[in-house]
Amino acid sequence: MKSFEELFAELSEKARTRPAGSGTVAALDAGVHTIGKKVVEEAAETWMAAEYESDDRVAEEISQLLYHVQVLMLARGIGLEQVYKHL
Ligand SMILES: N=c1c2ncn([C@@H]3O[C@H](COP(=O)(O)OP(=O)(O)OP(=O)(O)O)[C@@H](O)[C@H]3O)c2ncn1[C@@H]1O[C@H](COP(=O)(O)O)[C@@H](O)[C@H]1O
Repeated sequence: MKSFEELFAELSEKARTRPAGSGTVAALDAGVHTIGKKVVEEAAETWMAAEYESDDRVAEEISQLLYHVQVLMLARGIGLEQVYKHL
């Protein structure tokens, strides 16, 4: 189990070191347009899960949405503090 901050630190490190086989590195190489489509896809899956599926399935879809949002942040060079200042 990991927190939002811990995942962001892990993904930042992946972006920096670019290990072979990393899905995050592949997503970053694919670019903002492709990552943005994943964000929309996971948001839709979260919505559908919330309408029709179990709490655990909703939580799983939310985790995937958060992951893709973090990848989008990395692709744009946006840090956690930059987002948090708007909360
Ligand atoms: N938390 C996640 C995570 N959540 C979602 N995803 C990706 O998002 C996809 C969402 O899957 P779906 O269920 O929608 O399946 P899908 O649409 O068939 O997936 P694709 O065909 O689009 O790949 C997954 O296949 C993963 O590619 C994630 N990929 C990685 N992580 C974590 O990120 C870290 C770094 O991962 P790597 O960069 O791959 O090493 C690790 O700790 C991972 O656990």
